[in-house]
Amino acid sequence: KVYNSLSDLPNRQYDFIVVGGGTAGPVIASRLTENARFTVLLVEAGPDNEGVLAIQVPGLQNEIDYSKYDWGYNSVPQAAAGNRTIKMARGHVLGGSSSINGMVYTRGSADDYDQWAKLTGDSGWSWKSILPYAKKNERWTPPPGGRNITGLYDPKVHGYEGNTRVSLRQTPAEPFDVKLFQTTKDLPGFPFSLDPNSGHAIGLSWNQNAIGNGERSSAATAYLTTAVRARKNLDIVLNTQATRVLKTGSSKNTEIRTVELAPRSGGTTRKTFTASKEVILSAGAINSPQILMLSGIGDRKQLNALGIKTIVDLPSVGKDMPDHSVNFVSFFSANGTPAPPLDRAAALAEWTANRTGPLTEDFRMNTLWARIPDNATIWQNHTDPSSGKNAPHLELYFANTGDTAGAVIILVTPKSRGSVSLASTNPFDHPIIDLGYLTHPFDLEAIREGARILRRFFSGPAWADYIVGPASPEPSSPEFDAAVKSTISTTFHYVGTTAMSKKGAKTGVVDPDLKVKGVKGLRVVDAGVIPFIPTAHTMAPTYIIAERAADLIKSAW
Ligand SMILES: Cc1cc2nc3c(=O)[nH]c(=O)nc-3n(C[C@H](O)[C@H](O)[C@H](O)COP(=O)(O)OP(=O)(O)OC[C@H]3O[C@@H](n4cnc5c(N)ncnc54)[C@H](O)[C@@H]3O)c2cc1C
Repeated sequence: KVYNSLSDLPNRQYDFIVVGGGTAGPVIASRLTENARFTVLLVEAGPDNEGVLAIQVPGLQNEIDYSKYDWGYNSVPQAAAGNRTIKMARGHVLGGSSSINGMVYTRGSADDYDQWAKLTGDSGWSWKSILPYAKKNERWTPPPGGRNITGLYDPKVHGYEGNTRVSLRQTPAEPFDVKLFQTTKDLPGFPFSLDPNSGHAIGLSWNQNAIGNGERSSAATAYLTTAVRARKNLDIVLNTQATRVLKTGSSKNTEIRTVELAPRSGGTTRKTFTASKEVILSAGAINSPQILMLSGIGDRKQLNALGIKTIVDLPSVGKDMPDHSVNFVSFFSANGTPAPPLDRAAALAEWTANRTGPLTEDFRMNTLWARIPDNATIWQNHTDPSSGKNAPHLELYFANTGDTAGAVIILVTPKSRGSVSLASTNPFDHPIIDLGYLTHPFDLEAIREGARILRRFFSGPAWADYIVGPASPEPSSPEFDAAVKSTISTTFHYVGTTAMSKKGAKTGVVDPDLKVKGVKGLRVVDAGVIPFIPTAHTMAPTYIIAERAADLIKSAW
């Protein structure tokens, strides 16, 4: 049953309490309640996703940006990026960030997961082992409108019976796309990649999105279906914030199975619930470490400074947070004709009647996943941060408005790291979030390399009649660096703040089975546990983690 407020939730005993009904949380809640023996409470700070049109319609994504369905965070001023604060977004609604994100569905490279297995000492996180979980998450779905997609993806690598609907866009190749793919034939070094989700993404491919039958497929729509919401052994409480987790009983072991809850609207009301088996934190890479620190699990020095009693001294909580930055410094003037503005009313009428038309997709169409060449000068100064030769360094996302064309540069192997820490002991205060952009010199050099790759790409014969000349500064110029610093922004791929590490390791926050180190009864299952940022947008990796975690939890009980 779904309760809209903490005051409506009856006092019941649950086997599991899952904090955060975002991307990972609904996977855990729905998989555990497949077993009728288990009772689960799912706690979500935000409201319901149902009935919110802009969450349902893929093409209306920009109407939910920075709305009440977002936590509204800002980074601290970024010293290496012109002292700008950067607007961040985190889903604050059932389905979490999967309800408000860009829907790009990418697993990452096989090498990335093999790196996770190496870092955690658990071969269960290797590409070979996670592939069944990737398929378990996915329900490949043909695009609306009957587009022929033969040869645009590899049917062998997909899942067909999972929950998250994944599809290619309905619009067939436009003249700009034809030129992109012609360039893979004209120029060496730019291969065609049949499927970005094969584990070997390098090359130019068609983007796949978490969209099915013209609608956004979020964790809420895919895992908390009407049938799942109606399960007798699942309660969902909305508009309710977990403020802390608390020690349970007086055993000598540090056992934590109690959650303190408050109405999201604030105030001093608190209620506690104790799970008979486990508490699972799935509040995301910003809020799970916040809850841990408020509870006394974190860096003792930082906790002392705020007068919080340390229960477990885990200095890695909230530290070493990478993100994929996005950079708008690689555009060209073009001699195409800008498309007329979208007729929103007509498009919405078509979507409402048939679930077809421009609102069934967002603007992202094709991506070049690229490695920086082995002979580039950057390697004279820096070691290679990628997980292996199958992994790209850069994601170059094409965009074309007619009078400008180019690609945004997303650095998928950053060396800079940020952090999350507490501003105060008040759970309703925003944490201090430092994205750490450009604090490692590799990142700016790698972004320059991305711009050089794009200049080579757009020098191909397919562009002779289209590209007029550069509209962004030359990549080796001071103007280029200044443009990066004044426009660098986020793709919202925060990970690593509650990272997995080997059992017994001094660094890291959770063991490879996602149990918090030194604690009984408490796991973290969300993007924060990622020990090495994948060369992917982070939703599909989060689903993969959650699907495996659900099996780990089931097999423990
Ligand atoms: C605007 C945006 C665009 C993005 N675009 C893409 C994309 O196109 N493709 C892609 O792969 N990835 C994208 N991402 C990233 C991806 O969505 C996230 O990495 C992933 O969804 C994170 O999942 P999660 O379960 O860790 O956290 P979330 O999905 O953020 O879930 C955390 C949940 O916990 C709730 N919560 C937090 N604190 C508390 C508390 N104290 N008590 C109770 N509940 C709490 C939150 O409200 C939220 O619902 C995007 C993210 C954003 C924000």
